[in-house]
Amino acid sequence: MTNIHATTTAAQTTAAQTARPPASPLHARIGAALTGAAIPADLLDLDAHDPLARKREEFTLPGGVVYLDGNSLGALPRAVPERLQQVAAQEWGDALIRSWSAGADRGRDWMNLPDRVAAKIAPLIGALPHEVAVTDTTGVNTFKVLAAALKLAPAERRVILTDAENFPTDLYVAQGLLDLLGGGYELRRVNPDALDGHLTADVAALLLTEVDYRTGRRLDMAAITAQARAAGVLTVWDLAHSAGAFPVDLRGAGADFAVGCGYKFLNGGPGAPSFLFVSERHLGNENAAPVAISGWMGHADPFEMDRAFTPAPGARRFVPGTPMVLSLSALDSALDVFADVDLHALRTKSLSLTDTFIRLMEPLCARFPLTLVTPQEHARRGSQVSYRHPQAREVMADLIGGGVIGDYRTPDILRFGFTPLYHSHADVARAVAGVQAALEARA
Ligand SMILES: Cc1ncc(COP(=O)(O)O)c(C=O)c1O
Ligand SMILES: Nc1ccccc1C(=O)C[C@H](N)C(=O)O
Repeated sequence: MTNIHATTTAAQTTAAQTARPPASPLHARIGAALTGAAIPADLLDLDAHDPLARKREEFTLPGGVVYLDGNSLGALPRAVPERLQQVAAQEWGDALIRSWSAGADRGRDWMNLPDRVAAKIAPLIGALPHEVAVTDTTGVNTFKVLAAALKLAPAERRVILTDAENFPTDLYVAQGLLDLLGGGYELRRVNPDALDGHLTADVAALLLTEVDYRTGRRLDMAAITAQARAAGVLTVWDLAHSAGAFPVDLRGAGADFAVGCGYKFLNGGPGAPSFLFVSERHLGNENAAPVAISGWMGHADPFEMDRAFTPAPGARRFVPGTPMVLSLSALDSALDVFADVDLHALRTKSLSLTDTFIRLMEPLCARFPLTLVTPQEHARRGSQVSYRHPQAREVMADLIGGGVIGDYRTPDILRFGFTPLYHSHADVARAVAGVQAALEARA
């Protein structure tokens, strides 16, 4: 009896895991367009000469799907599940608390895990390893670096200047911090494409997101940072849609602070810790960036249990508490995918993918109420392409049901993110075939 019961349960579980909801006729039609799409010869040729094509094997992706949402949640790198299994079973299960220090000689101790992950992110964003900390969420890190910037700025500078349409967290966190500080502080929201005249003597910090999450518009970080520095304004860059998508050069630009997500183009998994960057200029002995949330894990010697806070050298001082070992381990493993990647080749391919998508979508823009909102100019584009459509929400739901997984963003944006590490030009053609089927069905 027990055996039969166990067998039945296992079989049911397997069936439940593999069964997909029955496809609606519309979803089936989109899915068939996607899988049956004819791939133009020029795209096959681009794929045949793609120096990054081999990276696709390093990811696990479901069949019958073109996944265009790596700018919200990056795909799963193949090596991650085994690493998580090992951390849970051996480092946690067997070694227990010894894992905080055990394996330090092999670079496997938990205490220094945040610093090892920081060292892997540093080259992706043009930073030195000790200028990067990996901890908390992007919003919390934004709070910490904004607080530091406000304290570093002269007392008469009490304005945070930001993009009027910045990502909500950036706006909420900045406003929350200023409310806490009280009188005289102000969040000033402007158009980041027209900063002239706004970098006034009362501005302490400029908070900008390099690539807009809806339109994919990329700002000129080097030019804006130079302009801000000349005006005595500290810069805080949100690299959520930049890090891992193309080379970022924070040091080259002279940026003061930056933050970004671990779960988007860095593929660290849902809830992966975020990173923050503090320029070396603000980590010295004098005029160092103050640490608003100064916990014991950011102390120079945590187990000294000192009553006064002595900051750890480098950006590690911004790691306030116990490292999130499971999620840091996933991110650590995921970042190995970048070890042999030429970031300029990554950018070249990203632009080729987005150029191809824009070109193949052109006939659909002529037939349907679709409007491209992503800049065509390469320098002004991140690694996504977005369109306005009056029924964007419904169209994206259809597309996701049919296997073209992009994203809808309020009020009317269809967003398609491209990850050069796992997309081919053939994927672009398949996605466009799916979009065509969805729009034709709705017309
Ligand atoms: C530009 C931008 N900034 C901040 C965030 C928020 O990140 P977190 O949820 O880690 O605070 C996101 C996405 O969630 C984002 O797209
Ligand atoms: N963390 C998430 C959890 C659930 C759903 C989306 C997200 C995102 O990150 C959204 C992202 N900021 C975006 O621009 O699409």
